[in-house]
Amino acid sequence: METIDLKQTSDRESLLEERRKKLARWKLKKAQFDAQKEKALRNNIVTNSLEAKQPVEKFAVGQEQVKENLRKRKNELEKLDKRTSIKPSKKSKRSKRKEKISFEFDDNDEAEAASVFRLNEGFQKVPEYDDEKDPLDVFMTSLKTQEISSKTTSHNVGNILDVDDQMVELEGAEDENIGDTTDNFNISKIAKLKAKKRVKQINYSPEELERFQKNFYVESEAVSSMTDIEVEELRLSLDNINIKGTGCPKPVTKWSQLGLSTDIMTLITGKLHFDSLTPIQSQALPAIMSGRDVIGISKTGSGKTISYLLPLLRQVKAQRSLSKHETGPLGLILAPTRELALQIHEEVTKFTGTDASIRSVCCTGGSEMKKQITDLKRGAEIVVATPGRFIDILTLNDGKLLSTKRITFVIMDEADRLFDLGFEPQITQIMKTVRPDKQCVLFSATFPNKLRSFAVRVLRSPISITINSKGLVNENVKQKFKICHSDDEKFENLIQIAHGGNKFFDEGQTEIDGETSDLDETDAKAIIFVSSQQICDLISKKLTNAGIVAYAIHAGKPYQERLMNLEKFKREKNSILLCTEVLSRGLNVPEVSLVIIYNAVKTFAQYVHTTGRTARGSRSGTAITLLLNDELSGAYILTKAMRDDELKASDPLPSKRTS
Ligand SMILES: Nc1ncnc2c1ncn2[C@@H]1O[C@H](COP(=O)(O)OP(=O)(O)OP(=O)(O)O)[C@@H](O)[C@H]1O
Repeated sequence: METIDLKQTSDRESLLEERRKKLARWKLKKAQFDAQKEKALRNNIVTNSLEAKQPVEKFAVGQEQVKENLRKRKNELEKLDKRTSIKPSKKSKRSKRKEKISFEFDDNDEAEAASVFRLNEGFQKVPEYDDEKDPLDVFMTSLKTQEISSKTTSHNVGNILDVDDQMVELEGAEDENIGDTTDNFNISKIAKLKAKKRVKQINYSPEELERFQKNFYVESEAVSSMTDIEVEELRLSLDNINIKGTGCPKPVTKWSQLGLSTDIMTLITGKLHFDSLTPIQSQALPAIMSGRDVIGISKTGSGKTISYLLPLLRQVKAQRSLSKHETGPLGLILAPTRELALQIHEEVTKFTGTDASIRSVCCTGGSEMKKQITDLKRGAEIVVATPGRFIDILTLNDGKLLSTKRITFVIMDEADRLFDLGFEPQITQIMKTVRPDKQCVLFSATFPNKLRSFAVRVLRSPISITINSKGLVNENVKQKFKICHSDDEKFENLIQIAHGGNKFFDEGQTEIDGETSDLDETDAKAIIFVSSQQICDLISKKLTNAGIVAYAIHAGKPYQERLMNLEKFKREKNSILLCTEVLSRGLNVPEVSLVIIYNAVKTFAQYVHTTGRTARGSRSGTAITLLLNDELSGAYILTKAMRDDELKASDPLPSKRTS
């Protein structure tokens, strides 16, 4: 009996011992989990608080404060790590991956994160974000604050890149516009996936940086002699040019005041017949040519491309040629979509076609990667690229295919769109590989908050140039709308417009003057914008059934088909393009005289860009919105965008009816 009792006791003991061990293992795991979760939460708080939730405050705090906060956070985490004193157990790659997934935040985590943030003394308590403030104003004011507070600190790129590391982790999470359309959604998803590719950061030491010239601008006598009052008057007459930042050169009014080469002058005035400069060109060209970083905000179709292209070509020409072993580029132009990148590349080729010393390569997603690689290997002074493809190329062959060491000029075109599509992480990574003293310019039709936080990290003492900030819709675009009471009525109206008629406007409402005759006489193309791929396919079918040919493009179609349809649309007279909003920016087909917005756009910026596909250069055009009764946000955007006389002449908008 005794033996049995002893055996039972020892069994119980070993069972208890086993349980104790299990409990200890579980506790260890739990502590480890909590510590990592805490760490992840804190990271999230830092990035969110800096970047997404309270963008205005980030600037009030300034770079120094940000760095201080990060230091504090690091210390806190170190303390926390010591407290929990857990040695990371050896885990397989697979289990590590699993753990990472399990740390993803749910709604409760967000609330928890917010409360931790409130308790965290490391961060300043800051006022609520003021939606009424112009982000550009806030940005430029914040620069002044920084200038004062950072007299002792130079623009330390290394530290800024530390902050960038956090931003990369954020992976575009702050983008409120993502998902507006199926196309946008797909692109942003791809952008997020591609953001996982990492390029190696390059830390340039001052000694290894080859000197290069940025300032090429010599003010002509006529410009120098202008008094301050004359400059002010000129800026007012040039669509109310608004300048922020110090040391902006005076605007120019003639191409000859820019010191351009004879070849370029012949091309601009003799071949392209650009008799005068557009307002953005008048001000941005001297500013960029004098080596300054510039933010250019100007409506669509206002000639922004030339505003950065001419200074870029000047800078590239002045540099040492690429050696046999160097691939280049010297200048990098980033654009949000393939179509825009191709278009910019075409424009570059226009200006460099006969000049063998400047080769340019367009790198966008699609099937032609092999050719792009071959072209890059031969050397290219200018690369026009979409951010995702550029990262692909930078990471190829362990980063040996293309070197960024000689990039001295970076341009971000359609910057608002780049950010809408969630490309911030890629651009941030690309910037880490480029020398800190590069010249950097950013062009956009709008300047949303998310762009501001990026601009403050990347641009150095920029000049911001805003053209006609009050009315961003091109004044050559006649804006109209039609209230429809059902989808069928909407489609019926679309058919009537597509047939070139203007009967769809009831008596007493605005007429579409001249649309019919325009369509018959010359090449007057039309673009129909819809909000998703599905609607695009549906309307395409319905139009075909109604005997109307419309070339359809959306991100779900194969690249070759998109390209072919775009080509046909460009080539054929009076053709119609049916597309999703993904093409609403940057597409430059000068013959487009009519834009039909079939599904109400979601944001003002989107409206500005979409209507901007017509009235290119000095032409005029019409934008018609077909609005359903319940599309109130679309109606609100129209009240913001349309000029008073256009609004008075039109049908009352739904919002007004309900009030
Ligand atoms: N000074 C000028 N005079 C007349 N036409 C011009 C001038 N500058 C550019 N253009 C033409 O105007 C059109 C629009 O120019 P561009 O594409 O540069 O505009 P953008 O502001 O970049 O538009 P988006 O924002 O839509 O990309 C082009 O066809 C271009 O060739």
